Amino acid sequence: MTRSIFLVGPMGAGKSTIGKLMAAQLQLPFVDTDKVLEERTGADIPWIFDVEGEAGFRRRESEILEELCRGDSHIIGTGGGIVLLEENRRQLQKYGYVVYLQANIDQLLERTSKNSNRPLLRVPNPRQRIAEILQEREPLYREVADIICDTNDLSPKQASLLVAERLSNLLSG
Ligand SMILES: Nc1ncnc2c1ncn2[C@@H]1O[C@H](COP(=O)(O)OP(=O)(O)OP(=O)(O)O)[C@@H](O)[C@H]1O
Ligand SMILES: O=C(O)C1=C[C@@H](O)[C@@H](O)[C@H](O)C1
Ligand SMILES: [Mg+2]
Repeated sequence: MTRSIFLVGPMGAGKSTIGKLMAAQLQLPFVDTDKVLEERTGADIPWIFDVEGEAGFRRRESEILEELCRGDSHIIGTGGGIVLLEENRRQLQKYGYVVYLQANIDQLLERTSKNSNRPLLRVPNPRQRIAEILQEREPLYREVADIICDTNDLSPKQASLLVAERLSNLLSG
């Protein structure tokens, strides 16, 4: 079994965008846990949060992660909160190489302000919310990461190239 490559990081880090670019570059299939979840439920993420709460969303997310871990090797864009559950962290580490995409609060705010499909940021002060999320999750992203990539000054294509290069170094060394 070849391991998958998991992209983790907060909302707006670029997991979906960079994941697709990396998949094209490395000629591997791409899958996004948020997309799978939406396709399976026929509902968008805010709707799932409304109906089942964050806990319901996390349960579904975990099930999808478990299935993907048992499947073929993919580039996998994860949901920003996938690291919150310990069982998910164990799966990520066991079944893949994990890339933590980092960006600062200003970048995350700007990148997430373009659409409103992130229920956790539907608050009066999204900047503060992002800061709280980073404080809680930063150690968890670090805990699972094989590679940490700062994307602040990189375009998505530059980030994709850099991550692929660093993965290649990791695998050869
Ligand atoms: N390195 C980058 N430089 C500039 N813009 C970026 C970069 N990475 C992503 N973006 C832009 O930021 C927005 C959010 O990116 P994306 O959806 O890939 O984030 P995500 O990590 O998948 O977030 P989520 O956890 O909410 O799914 C997109 O409009 C994307 O084009
Ligand atoms: O950071 C998070 O908790 C989330 C990130 C998105 O990818 C989605 O999974 C959802 O909006 C929750
Ligand atoms: Mg995404």
